[in-house]
Amino acid sequence: MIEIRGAGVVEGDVTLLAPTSSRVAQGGALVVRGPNGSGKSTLLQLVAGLRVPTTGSLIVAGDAPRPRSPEFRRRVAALVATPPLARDLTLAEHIDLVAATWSGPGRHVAGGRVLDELDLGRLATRFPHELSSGQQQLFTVALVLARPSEVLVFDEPEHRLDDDRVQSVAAAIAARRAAGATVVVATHDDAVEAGVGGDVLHLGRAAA
Ligand SMILES: Nc1ncnc2c1ncn2[C@@H]1O[C@H](COP(=O)(O)OP(=O)(O)OP(=O)(O)O)[C@@H](O)[C@H]1O
Repeated sequence: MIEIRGAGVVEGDVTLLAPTSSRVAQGGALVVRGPNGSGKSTLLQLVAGLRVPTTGSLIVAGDAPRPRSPEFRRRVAALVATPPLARDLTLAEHIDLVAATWSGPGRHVAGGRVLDELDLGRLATRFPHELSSGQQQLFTVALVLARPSEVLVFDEPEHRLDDDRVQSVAAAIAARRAAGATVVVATHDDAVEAGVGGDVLHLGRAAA
C-alpha cells in the first residue's frame, strides 16, 4: 500500500530527510519516531504529497502522491499541519461540510459520530475559536477522521493533549486501521506508538 524507496529531501545544503526506505501493507501501520529535526514531518509530507523527494521515490495507494488528483485525495487523508478553519462555522457544521464534500452517489459519510468518538459532541455548537488548544487539536484530528480514506497520515496527533485524550486519539486511529486503513503516524509519545501498533521506523538526526 505504501512503499518508500530511498526517499530523501535536500534543500540547498540542508538535509531535511536522509534517504529512507520502508514498506507498509494495507491495514498496516508505520509509527515514525526520532528526535526533533530528524525528518519525521518531512517524511509525512512526502507521503501526503505535500513535498516531492529530491532523491528516491514513493508509492502511496498505488501511485506517486499527487495531491491535486481527486483520486489521490479520496484515498489519502492527512493531518500534517493545522488546517484552516472557518470562524463562523460550528464544529458540527465543519464536520457536515467535510461529510457533504466526500459523500456522493452510493457514498454516505457519517461524520457526526466522530465528534462523540473524541468526546467533542458536547461542544458541537461551539466555534473553533471557542475551544481550548487541546480541544482544537482534537477537532483537527476529528476533521481528518470524518472523511473516507484508505491511508491516514498524522503528524504528532498527541500535540497539546492530556493522557486520556492521547489514548482516545490512538484508539480512534487504531479503529480505522482495524477497519482496513493504512496508517502512518509520527509521534514522540509511547502511548501513541503502543495504541496504533504496527512497525516502528526510527529516524536518526539528519547530517545537516
Ligand atoms: N523549509 C525548510 N527549509 C530548510 N530546512 C528545513 C525546512 N523545514 C524543516 N527543515 C529542517 O529539516 C529538518 C527536518 O525537519 P522536520 O520538521 O521534518 O523534523 P521532525 O523530525 O518532524 O522534527 P520535530 O520532532 O521537531 O517535529 C530539520 O533539521 C529542520 O530544521
